[in-house]
Amino acid sequence: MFCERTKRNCFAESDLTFLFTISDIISKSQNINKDLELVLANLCKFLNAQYSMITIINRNAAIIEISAAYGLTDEEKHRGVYKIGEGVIGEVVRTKKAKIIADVSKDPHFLNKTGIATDLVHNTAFLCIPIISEDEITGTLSIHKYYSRVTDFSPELKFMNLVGLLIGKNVALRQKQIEEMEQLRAENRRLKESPLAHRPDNIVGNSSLMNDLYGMIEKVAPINTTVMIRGESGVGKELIAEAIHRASTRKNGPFIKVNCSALPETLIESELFGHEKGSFTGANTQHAGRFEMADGGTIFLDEIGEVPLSIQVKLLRVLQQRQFERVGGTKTLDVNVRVITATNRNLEDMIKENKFREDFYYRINVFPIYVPALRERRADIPILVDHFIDKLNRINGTAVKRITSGALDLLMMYHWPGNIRELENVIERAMVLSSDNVIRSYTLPPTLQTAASSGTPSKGTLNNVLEKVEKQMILDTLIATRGNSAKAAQTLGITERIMGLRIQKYQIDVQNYKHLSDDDNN
Ligand SMILES: Nc1ncnc2c1ncn2[C@@H]1O[C@H](COP(=O)(O)OP(=O)(O)OP(=O)(O)O)[C@@H](O)[C@H]1O
Repeated sequence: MFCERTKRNCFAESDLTFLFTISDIISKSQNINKDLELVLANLCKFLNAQYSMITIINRNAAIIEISAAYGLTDEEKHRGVYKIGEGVIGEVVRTKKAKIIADVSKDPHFLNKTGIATDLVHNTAFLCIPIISEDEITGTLSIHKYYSRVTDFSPELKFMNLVGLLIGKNVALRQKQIEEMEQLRAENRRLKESPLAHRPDNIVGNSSLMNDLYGMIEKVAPINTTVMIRGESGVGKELIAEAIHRASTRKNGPFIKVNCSALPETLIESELFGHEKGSFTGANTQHAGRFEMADGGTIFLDEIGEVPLSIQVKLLRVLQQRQFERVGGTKTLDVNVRVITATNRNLEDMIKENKFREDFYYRINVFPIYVPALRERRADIPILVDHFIDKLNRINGTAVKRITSGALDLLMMYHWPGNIRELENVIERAMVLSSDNVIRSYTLPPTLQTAASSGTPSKGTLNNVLEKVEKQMILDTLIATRGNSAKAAQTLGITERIMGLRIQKYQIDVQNYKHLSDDDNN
């Protein structure tokens, strides 16, 4: 507005409040795109405009895309893709000059690619300015504004230019983020499509999903990329991290694991980065953190979803600059580590709930690897069972030889909520219960022997379920003793009389089991 006192145009209080709000959003920005959308919402409100958007030039594809918008649906946003020089936005990018279309319905340059203008009445103006950062154009800022009388849009343009200056750096950062993600996606596609791959010797499984995984490990291990391993609890994420380390050029360096959920918030910083003597009560000596220990090797940050926001900022810096300071220290330490993270949490949802930083997420999600749940690769169960029998025989000094096919069927049908860790426990328990060095159905936990095992709720009463288990155990034992009911009763720890009653109750024909060969004995 024109100021009588100074005889020049100056800002009104509301203008300054608006500019202050924008610079406040920008300076505190944690989630670039969300904050740019907040800027657009404020801009629309301030200029009394209906829509606004920020486009960003995708330099890999030489196209301009809508990155943030106010008033547009996701579909409308997706439609907003322009070539350099195409339409008003393309023209602004090409010439680096602002453009005003006074009435979009009358101007052939206005392409209406998003489709939003279809419901606009006459007298809708479109104002678009270039966003420039460090002398380079990164995109555009534009608004749609209805008006009732022909007006001069220079005040609007002036404020848009100011906002453009304020957000320039953030838009450039967003541009880098988008391009980085795109390159990684392309890299990921390339890696996935190429043929594979040797099975790392610490991992068991031949299913096609696991073979895909081995291929990813083989491809990503030699390059120093940050890897994020995702998957349910107990699927073997730690083994994958180790396999990546072992197949990398850092294999002779340390592999340091940090379970982020096991550390209380107060300790996690000093655990990761170390502390100087006297930096807090109880810090009696200088202490090297896990990052220092991992120098020249790999650090595996398990349960990364549990890391508090304050520590995420610090980890972000290490990821970006490979530098940090010990707690209570001033000296900056350089570290040469490869970072591998793992989580079973939905980090994308956590970002929406502001529990996880988006910029940190981008840094750690450079190369995501998904480890399939056991129920998605049941074909691996037999080979895993053999692996665990061998391993546990060695550890416990037992001599279990095999598993019956009946028992294996039960294992194959179960839905394995605890994945491979649960399978290992089930096998260990069955080995302890086995009286003849064979794992049989009745040595498996009752949960595997009911309808619940397949993930469907068990129907019927407790008695029904118990009867089914009892019958199965009697059948298994009769098979094992080749129809010798006295021996079967002894194995099960019941009297011959009770055995007789049960055989009657379940209408079991013992004769069927008298002529079984060893192979049938399952
Ligand atoms: N493919 C596999 N071959 C052999 N053993 C496996 C395999 N996958 C997992 N295991 C074993 O299962 C157990 C659980 O694996 P691990 O601790 O790596 O799972 P995780 O996904 O990291 O679990 P959490 O999310 O709970 O930390 C370990 O004892 C591991 O050795």
